[in-house]
Order: sequence, then C-alpha cells, then structure tokens
Amino acid sequence: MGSRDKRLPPGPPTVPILGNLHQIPLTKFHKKILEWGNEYGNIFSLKVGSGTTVVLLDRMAINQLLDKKGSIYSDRPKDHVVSIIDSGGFAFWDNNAHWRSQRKVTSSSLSPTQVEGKLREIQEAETSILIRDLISTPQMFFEHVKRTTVSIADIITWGFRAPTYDNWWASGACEVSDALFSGVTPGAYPPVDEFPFLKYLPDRLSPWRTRAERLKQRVDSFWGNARQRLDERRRKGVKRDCIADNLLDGTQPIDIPLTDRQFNDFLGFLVAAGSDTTAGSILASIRYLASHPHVQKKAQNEIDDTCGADRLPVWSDNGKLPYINCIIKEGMRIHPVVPIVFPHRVREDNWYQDMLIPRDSLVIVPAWAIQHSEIRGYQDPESYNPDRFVHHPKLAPAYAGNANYMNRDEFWTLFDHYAYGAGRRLCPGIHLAEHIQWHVTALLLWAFDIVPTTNAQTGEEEHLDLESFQDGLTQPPLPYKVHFKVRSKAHMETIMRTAKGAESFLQQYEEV
Ligand code: HEM
Repeated sequence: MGSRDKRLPPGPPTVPILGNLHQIPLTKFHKKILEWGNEYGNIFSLKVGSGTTVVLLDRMAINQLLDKKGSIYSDRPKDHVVSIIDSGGFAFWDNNAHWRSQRKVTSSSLSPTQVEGKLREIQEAETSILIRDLISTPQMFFEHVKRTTVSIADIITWGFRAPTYDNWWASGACEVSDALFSGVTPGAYPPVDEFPFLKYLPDRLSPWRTRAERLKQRVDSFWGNARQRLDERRRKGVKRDCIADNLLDGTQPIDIPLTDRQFNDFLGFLVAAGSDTTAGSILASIRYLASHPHVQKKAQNEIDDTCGADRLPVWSDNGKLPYINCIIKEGMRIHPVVPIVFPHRVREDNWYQDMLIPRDSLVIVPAWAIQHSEIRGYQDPESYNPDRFVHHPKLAPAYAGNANYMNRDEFWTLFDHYAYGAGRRLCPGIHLAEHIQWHVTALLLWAFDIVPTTNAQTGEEEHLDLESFQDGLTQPPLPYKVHFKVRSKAHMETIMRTAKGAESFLQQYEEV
C-alpha cells in the first residue's frame, strides 16, 4: 500500500502506506503540481494509500484521453464524504443515466441559443444594475458583483431575482454555496476512501462525519426553502419561464424524472456552480485591470469608437470589441478560479504511451499549472497580458469544444485555457459564464476607470496584491480595494437612465 507500480507514470518517491500523501500541501497544491511536472514530466502520478492520481499537464494527453476516450474518462471520484453530503446535483455523479439526464437539461437550458436569446436581456439588465450600484455604494463592490451573478443564476433556475445582496436569494445562496464548496474541498476531511478503516471509527473520533451530516441538512433546508417559495408563487398562479417552472410544467423534457430532493439539489447546485465561480473570475479580473491601466485604455478605445457615451455596450457589439474577449481569456488563464479541475475517474485500465492508467485512478487537469508554464506554451506566463490572445480572440467555447486539440490550442503558437475543464464533463455553464463576464467587463470599462485607492495620509497609491486568493476548490480573490471613477457626466446619465429601464424589466422576477 502506498507504493508505485512500475507500470504507472513516474512521480515523487513514495513511503509505505501513505504513498505521497505527506508531500501534498494543504494550500497552493496547484503550484506544487507545476514543480512536480517540471521534475517528473507532463504526465506523472501520485499515490495516496491504495489510490492513484494521474496528473495531465500535456495538452495532447488531455485530448487523447479525456476528450477522445470520454466514455471511460468521465466518472467522478468515489467519495465517501461527498456521498454523505449528497447535495452536489449531478456534478459529483458518475457518467450514468441520471447524470446524462440532468446534464442534458442544463446544456439545453444554457445553450448558446438560449444564452444569446431569451437569457440575454436578463444579463444586460442585471449588469446595468451592477454599474449603477457601483456608483452609489462602490465600497460594496464584492457584494455587488456576487449579487449580479447569483441573481442571474436564480432567475434562470428558480425564476426569482435578488435585488440587493442582503436579499435571501443572494446572501443566503452565496453562504450555502460557500459552505458546500468548502465542505467538499480536498483537505477539509481525511482521505477516507484511500484509508477505508477511517469509515468505521465511531462518531466521537470522526468529527468530519458530523460536519458532513450537518452540511447536508443545511444545504437541504436552504434549497427546500427555495422550493417552498417556488411552490407558493405557483399556487398564486404566477408561472415564469425558468428551468424550475419549465420542468414542473413539462415544457422542459427530462429523461429521468426527479424526486423533490433531486429537483431542489439540481437547481440549487446550478446556482452554486454558476455564481461563485463567475463572480470569482470577475473579481480577479477587476484587480488585474486596476493595476494595468494601459489594458483598460486599449479596451476603452474600442468601446468608445463603437458605443460612444449615450448607450451601454450590448452583446451585438461583440464582434467590434475583440479586446474584451482577450481580457476575459487572460483573466482566466492567469487565474483560473478552479485552479485544479475537479477530478475525473477512469472506469477501466487504460494504457497511454506505455504507461498504465489503472481503473479507478483519478485523472486531474491542473489548469493553473498548464497555464503558468512557459514550456507548455505561454511566454512569460506570470505576466498579465491580454495581448497574447489578440490573434486568438474568440471566447473559450469556440476552442474548448473543438474536437481537434491543435485547433483548440494551436500547439506552440497560440493557446486557449482549461479553466472550464475538458471532455464530457466540460463545464455546461461555459456559454453563460463567458457571456456574463463579457457583459460585466464591457460595461465596467465603458463606465469607469478602475484605479487603485490612494492612502489618505500620504496621498500615495495603495499596492494591490495580485497574489492574494482564497484557498480551496474554487479560489476567488481575498478582499481588496479599488476605486471606480465614472468616465464622464454623459456616462453617468446614460447609466442612470438604463438602470431605470432595467429595474422595470426585472420587476417580473421579484417575489410575489
Ligand atoms: C467563470 C465561471 C465558471 C468556471 C471557471 C467554471 C468551471 C468549471 C469546471 C472547471 C468544471 C469541471 C469540469 C470538468 O470536470 O472537467 C465545471 C463543472 C460544472 N459547471 Fe462550471 N464554471 C463556471 C460557471 C458555471 C456556470 C455559469 C454554470 C451554470 C449555471 C456552471 C455549472 C457547472 C456544472 C453543473 C458543472 C458540473 C458538470 C458535470 O460534472 O458534468 N458553471 N465548471
């Protein structure tokens, strides 16, 4: 136990029983992966007890295995603690009929046609409210960004919006999602699956079990409450065009009908997965923009030529604003908010380049490590430079879904990132996430110069630490300060006018 079979990909030396467990850091694991990749190669393995993890830093291997052999590379880890919590909707399920059924509903509800069609106005309206709120209470910009992403997700799934961050649909949903992601983060509980005897210890020696059971109750109770609000609205005869109502009315078909609990978990998880990640990406990007004024200026030149000060950018301007796409892509390259993509599990023994990837191994795509590696394709990877994408400016779905990885990544010349994962588990929210980021980035740069704050006493610019992120499964930035300076009086008037129209459009999603 703990030793490495000679047929496995190479990796750091192991010790009996633990394997490499003692070498896996509890924080900044994504950075350690890059170090190990440089030492042991693009495909290496780690042993934890009886389990094997294979790390793929190799674009071709990701394509050959996760994309091309998706039928065997798309299960999820068998995780005892996650199975106690069991509130992950389909994200934590194996590639089975239930997973396919829920994934199909998600993909069709969040398809490019939907995101650019009936969901576009919701995004436009909520982002113009964001810009208005940044003028009235700029110090609350973390809350405003989170409110925006969670409200869009709430409307699409449950048909309710969150007008302020204090609203239950925003703060409540964000808190329960944070708790869920923290609860399933590796390191939050002992490696029970690799050392199965831990499962049999009594409760008093297994605080992780009690924590998992409490988390299950908390998540269940929160999304159960959302369900009551939905049922109450429907009892009053108010139906809305959202996933919940469409499922209940049968206008959204589903292959395998859901129990009440599955229904609540499914919609709840979509909100959790869609809001925290998107807000984290946007907040990271704002900090890079604040410390790179020339990047803002370049985008603003494009925006000003296209929109002037009398109207906000809208999605149909997309073709004329390619630099906005470059900013989004560089933000997700330099800081993928999920730095290590959730593991995939391989269903049967498989050989790749004379190396065995044994059945039940976990396979990891370390997005951060690949995207921070000069030898894996990014020149000067530590520098924030959206210009690296100017000849490759389409948004991520155009490349991520491409069957030919050379097109996806154009090896050695131009590259796209892995921030949304790979293969059959590729994030099904990718189109929505990219569109929300597009709207927020375009509107922010149209409306404001984003500048570092100044010290009241010395008058000097305050330093922005570009490296301070939360640790865990998702890694949004830790709180920081910036100043949102409205670009002109004309911009201000346009913002207020547009926000008024947005408020009246969004009223249809208020609680009844
Ligand atoms: C910037 C924003 C986002 C990022 C960085 C992101 C990233 C990811 C990643 C890395 C995965 C795992 C992929 C894999 O296993 O290979 C994933 C899965 C998933 N994401 Fe996203 N995501 C984002 C936004 C969204 C949105 C807006 C939604 C929906 C509203 C969403 C829903 C999901 C779901 C349901 C899964 C599980 C898919 C499955 O297991 O089959 N995500 N996401």
